[in-house]
Amino acid sequence: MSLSVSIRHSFGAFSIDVGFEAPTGVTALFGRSGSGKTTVINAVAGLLRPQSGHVTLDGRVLFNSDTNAFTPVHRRRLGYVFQEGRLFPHLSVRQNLAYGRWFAPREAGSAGDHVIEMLGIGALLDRRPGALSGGEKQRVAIGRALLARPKLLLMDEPLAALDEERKAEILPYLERLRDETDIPILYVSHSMVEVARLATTLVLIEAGHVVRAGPAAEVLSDPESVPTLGVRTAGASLHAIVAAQEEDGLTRLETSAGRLLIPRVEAEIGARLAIRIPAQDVILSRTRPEGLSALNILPAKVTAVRLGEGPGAIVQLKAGDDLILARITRRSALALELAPGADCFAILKTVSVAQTNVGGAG
Ligand SMILES: Nc1ncnc2c1ncn2[C@@H]1O[C@H](COP(=O)(O)OP(=O)(O)OP(=O)(O)O)[C@@H](O)[C@H]1O
Repeated sequence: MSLSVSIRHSFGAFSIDVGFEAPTGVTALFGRSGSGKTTVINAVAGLLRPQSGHVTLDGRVLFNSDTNAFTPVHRRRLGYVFQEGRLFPHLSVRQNLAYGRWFAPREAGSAGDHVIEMLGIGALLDRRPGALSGGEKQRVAIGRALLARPKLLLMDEPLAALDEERKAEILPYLERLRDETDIPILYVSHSMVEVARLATTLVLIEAGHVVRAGPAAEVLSDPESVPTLGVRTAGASLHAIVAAQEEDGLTRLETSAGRLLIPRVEAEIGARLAIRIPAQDVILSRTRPEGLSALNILPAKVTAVRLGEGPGAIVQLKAGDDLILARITRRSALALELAPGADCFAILKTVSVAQTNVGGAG
């Protein structure tokens, strides 16, 4: 299953011209406020008819300006999850879910039990939305969308209204949704933590144009993506395997570049993880540093250097089999003679788990 989008549209001074492919998995649309993300979602949903282009889902033409084809919203078979759940307050969770099922085609059969189990909402069925936490409401809203058996799920900032604790509670359910269904998910978010954790494909949008699109790991480790991602949020990930739970509360990981120690992660020995390394939390040294408090030092080789307009520089490094980014000053990049091919050591100040169960193992 996949979604293909190519649209052009103008609203007065703002014009959008974007094209991308969203395969099965989570395709995150990431860009500044006003860059056009919601406009894309609206065009896919059928809430906006673009002036030209096409939208094709799984070979089915939803919109094509050349042939004047335009499938109305209610016939597109899409699930939509908004920032706030928009559940019916006077109906129980069970009745809200039944409302979703009402839109499913008759031949769809019942997927209800699986959806309820996957989202962990079985114990909530008799409650009304008023008696649910924000995270529980969003899980029910996702369940309601799924029960209509959509061909595509549109999620526009679905976690933005939740506090950090609720976000952390709901992310594993979104990961299950990504891993256990073959419905493509188009996901709009401002949060790099969410994007790093959920996205399999990443589309970076700036002022109505796609500046970079492709597999999330590739886009996140590309120095050219940094201006759009923002220097504070840019960062790549490393693949790791849980090697041991240490007695002092740390978890030991093995990566293809070497060992890492991180605050305890509740995961089995042998579980596969992706570890997020923010670019601004990487320090580079040409020699192996000694007497440092930092626990995580990996040997790496410079693969690219991007000198920005200001005093900063972004260095892309190959650490084992993965690419990571470091944000340092232009002055240090020149002083250390960091050029492609140079060997160095990456000192990682912070390391956090971005994805669990990477590659289906664990
Ligand atoms: N119906 C409309 N009429 C006129 N201008 C519009 C309309 N819809 C969107 N725009 C303009 O198009 C631009 C892109 O808006 P859009 O909502 O797609 O951005 P966004 O990336 O989703 O932003 P945010 O992250 O703030 O939601 C904005 O400048 C907005 O004002």
